Amino acid sequence: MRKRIIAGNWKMHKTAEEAKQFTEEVLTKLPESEKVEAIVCPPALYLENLVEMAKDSNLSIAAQTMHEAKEGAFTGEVSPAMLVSIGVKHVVLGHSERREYYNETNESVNAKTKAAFENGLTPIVCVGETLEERESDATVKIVSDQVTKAFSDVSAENAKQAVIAYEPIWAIGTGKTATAEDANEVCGAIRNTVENLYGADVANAVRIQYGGSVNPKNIEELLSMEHIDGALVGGASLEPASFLQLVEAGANA
Ligand SMILES: O=C(CO)COP(=O)(O)O
Repeated sequence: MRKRIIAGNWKMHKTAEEAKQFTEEVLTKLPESEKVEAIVCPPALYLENLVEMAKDSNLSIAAQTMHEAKEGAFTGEVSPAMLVSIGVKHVVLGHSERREYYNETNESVNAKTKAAFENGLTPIVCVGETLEERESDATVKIVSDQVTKAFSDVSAENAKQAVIAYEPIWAIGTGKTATAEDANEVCGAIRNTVENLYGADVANAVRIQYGGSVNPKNIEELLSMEHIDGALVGGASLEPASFLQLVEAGANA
């Protein structure tokens, strides 16, 4: 049984004080369960503080993005080694907002995925189709292609540790969730792609999250699906109570 993984992607939300209050509250109420991994992805500015607050707890703190280079003249960027140096263990890569607004491509997501593994970071690799692509029945092709390219030259040993987040772009922040069946179908196609690339052993180990308007009301149904191992959550992860409900659902799924 794959361990469930619930990650809250705050995107560009919260002041330092709000981030601290959220984390304090979540740490006092987080369920102690071996069945679920709980992750918060704050803005980079708060990573170090939150890692410190969450040490010795079962809450992990992840970065929302990173540059693939070790170091260099990349104003505004953060490197994998920098994340590792403050105790970060996971990084979200290739989020559709990064692809749309910051020119990330399948090629750069591949470079970042490889850099994450080289530095001992677990990548949460995001894939997903636009509404237009869904309406033209291209979803499985687009998503399989994104996965195949992201994992190009990644070893099976590393791929086994990866997390893949399926986030249909039309469902992000819109209140429109894919039906649990549709989400499961695409997550199943992603697992198939991983199987074609690496074999059944890796495909059975890889954890696949669904993301896109996940909330405490729809999480249980999503997690009841065969290929959905967790959720990557934006809006509904911003309040401690709602984030905790999502983690509880993961613990009880
Ligand atoms: O993009 C997302 C998480 O990375 C999803 O955002 P929402 O949960 O706000 O739709």
